[in-house]
Amino acid sequence: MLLEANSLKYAHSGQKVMTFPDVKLDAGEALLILGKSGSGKTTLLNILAGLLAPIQGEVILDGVKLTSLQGQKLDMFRGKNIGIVFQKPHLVAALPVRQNLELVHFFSKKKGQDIDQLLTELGIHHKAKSSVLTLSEGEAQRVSIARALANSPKLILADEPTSSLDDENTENVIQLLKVQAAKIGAALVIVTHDHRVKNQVSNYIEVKSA
Ligand SMILES: Nc1ncnc2c1ncn2[C@@H]1O[C@H](COP(=O)(O)OP(=O)(O)OP(=O)(O)O)[C@@H](O)[C@H]1O
Repeated sequence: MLLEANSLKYAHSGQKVMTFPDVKLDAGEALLILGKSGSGKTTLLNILAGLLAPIQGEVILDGVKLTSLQGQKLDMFRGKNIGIVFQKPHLVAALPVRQNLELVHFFSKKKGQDIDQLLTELGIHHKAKSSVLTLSEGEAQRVSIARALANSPKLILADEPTSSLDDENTENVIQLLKVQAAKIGAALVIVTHDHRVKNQVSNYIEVKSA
């Protein structure tokens, strides 16, 4: 098992305790996190990313107990092993596409994937030298996927990656994530309430507010 999350609970300050379903994923597998607005999907994704520490339970990625790591060790582990695609691309506006990806190699201190090949596979190599400010939403989202994959992570986390995309781009983006996850042997977790995504990934868990 590449990714395991067991008995997770979390409470935002002043809020009630949320209880999450367990997660078990093998390399190359994809999972959707479904649930109503406010049920805790993003909170669960942030726990899997080690960005929030649960009050109970554990997350194990590739044999390492993420929930026992702290500070710099946790940051280094995340930089090497986890790629995150946010709802909005959050690219570095001052840098062109290529340098946005080179930053990942720099910070993860890992060779990772070949940037030219990655940009080609995602169909945006012709934009390598472009300012990220000139990209369409679909292109910017593909760059943010390339960035999440650049360090060849073991775990790819995506939070509503298709919410601002049209049908064609939605299908492409999910397909790209699935193909890339399978290629690098990563586990893929996607938070969504986009019904279009449910047609492409059958494996899911549902987060319910108590
Ligand atoms: N930083 C925070 N401080 C306090 N409460 C928070 C914080 N972040 C989220 N919450 C609350 O925790 C609950 C779960 O939020 P979360 O963002 O995980 O839900 P979600 O299922 O991802 O929602 P959506 O589908 O609307 O994005 C909500 O009630 C939200 O208001």
